[in-house]
Amino acid sequence: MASIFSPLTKNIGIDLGTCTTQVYVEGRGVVFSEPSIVATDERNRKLVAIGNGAESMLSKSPETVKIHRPLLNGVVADYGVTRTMLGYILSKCVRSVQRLRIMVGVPAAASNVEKRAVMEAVYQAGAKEAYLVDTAVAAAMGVNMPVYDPVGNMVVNIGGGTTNVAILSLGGIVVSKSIHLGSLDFNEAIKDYLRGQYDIVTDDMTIEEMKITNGSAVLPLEDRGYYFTGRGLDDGLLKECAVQASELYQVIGRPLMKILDLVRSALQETPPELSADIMEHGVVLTGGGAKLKGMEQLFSQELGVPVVLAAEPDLAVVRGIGVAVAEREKLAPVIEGAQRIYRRRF
Ligand SMILES: Nc1ncnc2c1ncn2[C@@H]1O[C@H](COP(=O)(O)OP(=O)(O)OP(=O)(O)O)[C@@H](O)[C@H]1O
Repeated sequence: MASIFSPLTKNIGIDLGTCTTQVYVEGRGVVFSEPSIVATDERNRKLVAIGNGAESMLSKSPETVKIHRPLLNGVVADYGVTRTMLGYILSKCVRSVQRLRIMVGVPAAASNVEKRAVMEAVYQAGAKEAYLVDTAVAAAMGVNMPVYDPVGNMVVNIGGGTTNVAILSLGGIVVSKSIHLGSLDFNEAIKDYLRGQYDIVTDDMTIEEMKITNGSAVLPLEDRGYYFTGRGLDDGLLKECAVQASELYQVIGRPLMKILDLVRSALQETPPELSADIMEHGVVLTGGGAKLKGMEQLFSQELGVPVVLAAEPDLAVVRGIGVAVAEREKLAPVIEGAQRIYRRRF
């Protein structure tokens, strides 16, 4: 039998996100990026669809179909469904699940129990070796920050359910923080506002589109309206409504301030000589949530440092995990500095 350490072992990086699951296969790049959603048939518990297929069933599926979102705040909320989802995704991404070395990103705030659940799901899906890496460290690697240089590098990853911040220098982690709050909390804030202000409810897809097309982290220059149809809370009838960009800015601002507080607290804990580097080189924003209009400008205004939005911010973490798993020996100090590595020895 071939050794699991044989050169044939395939390196895989997985970003098991609250909203999106992404897979990076060494030599091929990002081969999978679909919603972390699973549909099952309630009568026989069989899998109906995963990813895009399951998302297209949202609010249109018969009662016998149950929709699952197995990840919450960047960690496993439903172990069985996560394991099924991972197994299915891996079978789509690689020809054989033999000899897989898999690394997964986890938020700094994940508990040991939560980390163990990820590890077990990865092993059950077929991995022979499994590793965990801090999501923010992966984000920094995914945007090619010079993490080994004697300079302070700061990255902020805003996902759907979590925000991760890290300051790295000389191949180690100086500060790493995360909060169970991300871009999905902007959607929740918008939903609450529409209920309270306009007595109206609408579906998740509409709220998401409203946030992306008309939401903003800074006061918009042009106060455009977003027109949508919802159901009145008082009479249950469908009605038209419009919400202004300036209203969405106010509503999103509340959860956004908590994210800024986390970043400020990370900066406050940073030694002065590294803070000076960050003042000079700036902060890199990654994650799908960082794509909200005006995010760079808000961070720059509030923190008083240069801020750059990464190219393809939502791919930074999975690409970084791909780098970390391939170069795990060289990068061991960074990975170990971030999290304990769980490794099953055979
Ligand atoms: N153009 C955009 N403007 C605003 N928000 C966006 C945009 N594109 C994506 N998003 C938001 O990004 C979030 C998903 O980001 P990402 O894929 O990085 O999260 P995730 O990895 O699934 O979550 P987590 O890291 O918290 O587990 C969603 O909430 C989505 O609404």
